[in-house]
Amino acid sequence: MSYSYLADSTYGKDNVKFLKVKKDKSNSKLHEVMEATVKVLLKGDFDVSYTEADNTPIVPTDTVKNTILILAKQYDTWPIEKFAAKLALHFTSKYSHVSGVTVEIYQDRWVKYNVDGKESLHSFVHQGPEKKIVFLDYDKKNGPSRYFLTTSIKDLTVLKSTNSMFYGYNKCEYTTLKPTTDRILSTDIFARWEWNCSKLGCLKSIAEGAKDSTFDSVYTCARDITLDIFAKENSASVQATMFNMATAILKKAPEVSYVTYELPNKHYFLFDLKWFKGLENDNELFYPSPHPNGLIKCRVGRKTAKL
Ligand SMILES: O=c1[nH]c(=O)c2[nH]c(=O)[nH]c2[nH]1
Repeated sequence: MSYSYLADSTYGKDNVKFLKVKKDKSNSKLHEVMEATVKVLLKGDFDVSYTEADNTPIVPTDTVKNTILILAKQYDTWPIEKFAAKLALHFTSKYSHVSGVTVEIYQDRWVKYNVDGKESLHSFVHQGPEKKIVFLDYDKKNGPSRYFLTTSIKDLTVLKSTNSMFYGYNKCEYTTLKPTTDRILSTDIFARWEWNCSKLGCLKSIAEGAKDSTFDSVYTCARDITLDIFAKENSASVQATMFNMATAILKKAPEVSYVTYELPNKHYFLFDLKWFKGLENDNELFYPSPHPNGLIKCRVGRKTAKL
């Protein structure tokens, strides 16, 4: 009798990076670029490689890496939701013993800038840590119409210097926080939307580009809504603001079933300068407090109409 059993396993390649240049058909100097980091993990009939030291079923992670790069060269990688679908279908159809796959793609934000009042053909500014992320979990036994697909915006750092409040919260003997109707609000936006696969259609049609414009427009709309509400609302709390953002995205994007926000509340504390000749500090000089930070998460769904 052996002592242990394999409860679960998955393997593949992480941190596969590429920069792809897309050249316009009519102007070879008119480019788009995509810098991406890809993770592909396989599931399937690999147990003997763990339990019997039998490598026969292993598709080497090196092969996984080569495949990602070859498919990135041969196929359109825009938008990354489509490329994730292409990769998932490839690995699950090429190898009969691969039962499922998870694909995660991080895309950097390279944005063209203006030169002499016109958008450059092929020069870009990197927008810092902000990423677009796609996650796809596909199990072959469910068929290509059932999958779990999310798109996220991560590490979009924002700050507003007024029109944020926080008062009326629970008070007890541990409470020292003072209520405020005017504070700094800053966070690193992490917004994720879960696609409704029955509305979006099967992975094959996604891989063929049938939903490219939906992916692009929902991404732009989610980013715009997030920034717009952040700027315009007199925020009652991070909780209330993130719920409003999620609701606005659900209203605009019928193909989305849930929206999740995970937002650190990055604190900026007002310096008390009264010790210096009674100097008033009217929300002008703050201390950026690196830690601790608040962390507030919510997942928002759509109420279904009662018949
Ligand atoms: O928007 C906020 N939500 C909180 O839950 C919280 N807690 C806190 O101390 N400050 C804040 N701000």
